[in-house]
Amino acid sequence: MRKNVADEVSAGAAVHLAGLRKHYGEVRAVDGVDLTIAPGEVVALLGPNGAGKSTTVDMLLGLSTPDSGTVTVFGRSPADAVADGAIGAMLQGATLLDDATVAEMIAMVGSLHRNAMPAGEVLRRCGLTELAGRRGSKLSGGQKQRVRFAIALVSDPDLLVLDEPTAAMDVGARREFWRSMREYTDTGRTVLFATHYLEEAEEFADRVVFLRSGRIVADGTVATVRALAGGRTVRAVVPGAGEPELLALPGVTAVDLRADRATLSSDDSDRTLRALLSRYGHAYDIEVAAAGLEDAFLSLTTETEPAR
Ligand SMILES: Nc1ncnc2c1ncn2[C@@H]1O[C@H](COP(=O)(O)OP(=O)(O)OP(=O)(O)O)[C@@H](O)[C@H]1O
Repeated sequence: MRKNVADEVSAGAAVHLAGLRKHYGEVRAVDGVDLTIAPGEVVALLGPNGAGKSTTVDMLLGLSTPDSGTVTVFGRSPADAVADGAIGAMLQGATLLDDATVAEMIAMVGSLHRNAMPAGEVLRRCGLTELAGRRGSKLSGGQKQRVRFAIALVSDPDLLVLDEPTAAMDVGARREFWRSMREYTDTGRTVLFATHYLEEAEEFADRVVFLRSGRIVADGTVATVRALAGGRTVRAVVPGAGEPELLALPGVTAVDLRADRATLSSDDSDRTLRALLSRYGHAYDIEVAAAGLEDAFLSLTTETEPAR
């Protein structure tokens, strides 16, 4: 009975990881990850360096074998899902051909798939039409990323897996990249992307999953995870104030003081603000904000290591 329920969950899911583990000697790169992603979800995988993001992605794509646990993608093994073009992947530093043009590379990958998108359509979606005749060796780092994205899209996959897709892109290229991604996800496709840019997760993901030391430490909507950081931030310019006095204000849990600009973390921003104004009536440029994903990230990643 229980097995049937588990089978149903994994069959209906886009991605189902159960009890996933991968150790390298003493290093527990992935240490018991359970994760189910529904079709159509856009999920950001966050975590500090070495948290196990790439190792998880590699197992999801069938590029490495778990020590224990299972991976299914649309109810199939990763190898089967990749073989029939259901998964498109964009990996960090994946090699491109120096001597082939962008159009040739797209055509080559397209020839491997039964239902490949027309090359012209892929080039358009990825903003590569102008670069179609450019050879691999002549592309900038950001342009190479766009070609990797195009290669991931060629099979018109149901699931896109992206490992730090916008690394090496400038601000304009990142914006353009996410525009193309929206075009893809608007059609109900599933995306899992690992990133270090919290604002990308905040803006783009339906759900964020935080990994630390090979384990999931938070999983939910951006709003839920942000709330884990709790509290609010009170910012103000407070001429003449010192750090110890600010820290002594009611509700304040941390102070960052640069020149006269103070950033106060507070678990009771109303009391903090009242006390701040009564003590420093000359304070100005005052702002109160909910803690952001970045605060959640910091508090989740700087807590003491989990006991093993
Ligand atoms: N092939 C390997 N051999 C030995 N250790 C490895 C190997 N691959 C990864 N590791 C270790 O496993 C841990 C997880 O690495 P992983 O690359 O999955 O982290 P990550 O979250 O992707 O990090 P980053 O944000 O830096 O890309 C790290 O401690 C890493 O050094």
